[in-house]
Amino acid sequence: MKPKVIVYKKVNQKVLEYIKQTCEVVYFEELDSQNDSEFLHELKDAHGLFGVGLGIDKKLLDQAPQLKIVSNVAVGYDNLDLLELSKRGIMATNTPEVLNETVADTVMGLIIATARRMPELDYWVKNGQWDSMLEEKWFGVDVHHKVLGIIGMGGIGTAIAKRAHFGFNMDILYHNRSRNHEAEQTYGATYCSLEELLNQSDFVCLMTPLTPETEKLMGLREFEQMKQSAIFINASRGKTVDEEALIQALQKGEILAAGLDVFDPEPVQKDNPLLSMKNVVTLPHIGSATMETRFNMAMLAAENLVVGLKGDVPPNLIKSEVNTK
Ligand SMILES: NC(=O)c1ccc[n+]([C@@H]2O[C@H](COP(=O)([O-])OP(=O)(O)OC[C@H]3O[C@@H](n4cnc5c(N)ncnc54)[C@H](O)[C@@H]3O)[C@@H](O)[C@H]2O)c1
Ligand SMILES: O=C(O)[C@H](O)CO
Repeated sequence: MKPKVIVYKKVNQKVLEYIKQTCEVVYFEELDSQNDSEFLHELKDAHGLFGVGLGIDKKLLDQAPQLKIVSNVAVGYDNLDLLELSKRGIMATNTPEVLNETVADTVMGLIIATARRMPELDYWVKNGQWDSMLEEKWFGVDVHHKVLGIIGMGGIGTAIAKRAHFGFNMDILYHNRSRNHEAEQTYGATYCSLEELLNQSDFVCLMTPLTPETEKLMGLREFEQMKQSAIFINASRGKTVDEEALIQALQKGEILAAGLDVFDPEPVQKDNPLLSMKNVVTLPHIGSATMETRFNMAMLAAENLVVGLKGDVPPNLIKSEVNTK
């Protein structure tokens, strides 16, 4: 008998067909209040879960006594209670590396858009306000030859460092759980304390996973330690930043601007003060959102799922000690 899998995200047909070769699939394009009870009913004899964003915790796992594997279609897995999963012998997998280059492109885009005030000026042009020579008050700041501080020099951080070093001649500082030799030797990055990084960087880019240790890693004190001329970029998770502190830092002019791909909560609340600040560039969590990369992530997640359900070790099994490397 084929194992039963619940796919709870809209997924490319090829990926779905691949999963169907070895599994019986119950497919929800997305989960909402309308199909919640149907989902819970299907969970009772499901062997695999395939999707993104859903909080997999004790309450949910209590409803899934047959579960063998959770295949998260994302590299970040802060939505998974790893302790509960491991207590029950349930495997969890993610999709590292296949998205590094695309997320790094998004981050460089945010850096440039924020520094050169592109969304603000785009609005200005389209609104018919371009009727004379550009005045100095609209000028941005340079990106090239500046200092970029990367907090979290993992797969994505290293891909950002590559772009910043070769494409923009930037000096790179980084803070990480451990030294990253590729970043140091190939992209000239210098390891330093968080405080040094914040004091010296023109751009501070946050790229750590969300863990108990990184929650609100950027708070009042950290923003105060940044240069007044510096730009803050976050493409990790909304909760790694104390949003109130960020809002205050921007209002008080403690930092120049911010470029944000992630918020807490998501979707961002419509009355979030960040949305009315001209020096804040916002994106709707699009780090990996290209056709090619989302396909590659889904296919990798499908491989993880199928291998795990066969009883083998999936290529991207999450080990609970990963977050402490
Ligand atoms: N915006 C998006 O669409 C998007 C896309 C992909 C990933 N992400 C986020 O980015 C995160 C990083 O992804 P990755 O693939 O580079 O992961 P990774 O595991 O390769 O790298 C994370 C790095 O952060 C470091 N780190 C962990 N805790 C730290 C701490 N307290 N201080 C300093 N460094 C710390 C680790 O040492 C590691 O090198 C993901 O967990 C996810 O939350 C967001
Ligand atoms: O962690 C990830 O892979 C991205 O945030 C997409 O959800």
